[in-house]
Amino acid sequence: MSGAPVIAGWDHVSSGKVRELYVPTGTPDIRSASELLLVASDRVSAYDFALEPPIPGKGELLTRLSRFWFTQLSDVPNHIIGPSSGGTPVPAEVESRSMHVMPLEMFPVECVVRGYLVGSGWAEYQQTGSVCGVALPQGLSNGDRLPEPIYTPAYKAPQGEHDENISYEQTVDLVGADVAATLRDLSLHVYTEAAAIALERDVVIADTKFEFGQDADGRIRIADEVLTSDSSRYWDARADGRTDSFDKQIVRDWLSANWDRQGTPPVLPEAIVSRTAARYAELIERLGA
Ligand SMILES: C[C@H](c1ccccc1)n1cc(-c2ncnc(N)c2C#N)cn1
Repeated sequence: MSGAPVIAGWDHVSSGKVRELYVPTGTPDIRSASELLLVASDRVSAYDFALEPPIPGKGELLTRLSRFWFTQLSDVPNHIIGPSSGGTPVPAEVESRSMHVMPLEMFPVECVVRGYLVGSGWAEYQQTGSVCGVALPQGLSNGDRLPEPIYTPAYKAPQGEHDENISYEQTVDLVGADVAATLRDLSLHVYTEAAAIALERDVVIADTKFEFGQDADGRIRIADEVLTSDSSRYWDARADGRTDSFDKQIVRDWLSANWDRQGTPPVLPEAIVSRTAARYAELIERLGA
C-alpha cells in the first residue's frame, strides 16, 4: 500500500484504509492540535482490504463530494476551516484532495441513515422483518425505498475492527439523551435534504453514515467525510438495475468473479480501474459537484 505522503508544514499522525490524518508540524498529538488535515488517497477499499492499484483521481473526486455537500447543507454546523481563517498553509499538491478542519471531540457513534432496503439491512429484514431493531412493513423487496428514512446507529469500533450496530437507547447510554437526540435528528435531516437534492439530479442516495464531534464551545458539528461514495451508497436512478452503484459495484462485481475471498485480493485490471474512475467522474458531473 502506498505510504502517507510527506506534506510540508504537517506531521502524519494516523492512517485509515484510504485516508491520512495530519497535524501541524511540531504538534505533540491530535488532542493538542489547533487544526487537522484530512487527506484522501486514490486507494479504493472493498471487503476490508485496500485494493491495488489506486484509482486515479478518486481522492480529489471524493473530496469534491464532501465539499459539495458541506456547501449544500450549510445550515448544519461542520468542522471545515475556511482558507480565510488562516492557519497552516495546505500545499498545492494535496489541496484538491484534502480538508482543513477544526479538531473536535468525536462521538463514538457511526450515525447510519438508511433510505432504502439493501445490503445487510435487506439480509436482516428477510430474517426478522426489521433492520437494527426498527420494524418495517411486510412485503418489501431488495432495493425498495423505505416508507421513511430510518436511523440505525453503530458503535464506532477502534480502527481496524468492525462497527457494531446498537440501539438508539444504547447511544443515549454512550453520549447522553440530549446529544443522542441531536445526532439522530441531524443525521435524518442531512440525509433527507441530501437525498432530495440528489434525486433532482437522478441520483439515489440509498444509505449513508455520518460522524459528529463537539468543538471547544460545546457545539455539535458534522465531521469526517460527508456523503461521499465511500461513506454512502449512490445509485443511478436512470439505470435499469436500480441498485447499480455509481462506483464500487464495478470493483465488487469483478472481485466476486475473480477472487474466492481467501488471502489478499488480486490486483485490479486496468479496464476496471479506468471504468471505476469514469464512474466517480460521472457522479460528480451528475450532481454538479
Ligand atoms: C476517521 C477519521 C480519519 C481520517 C483519516 C485517517 C484516519 C482517521 N478521523 C477523523 C478524526 C477527527 N478527529 C478530530 N476532529 C475532527 N474534525 C476529525 C475529523 N474528521 C479522527 N479520525
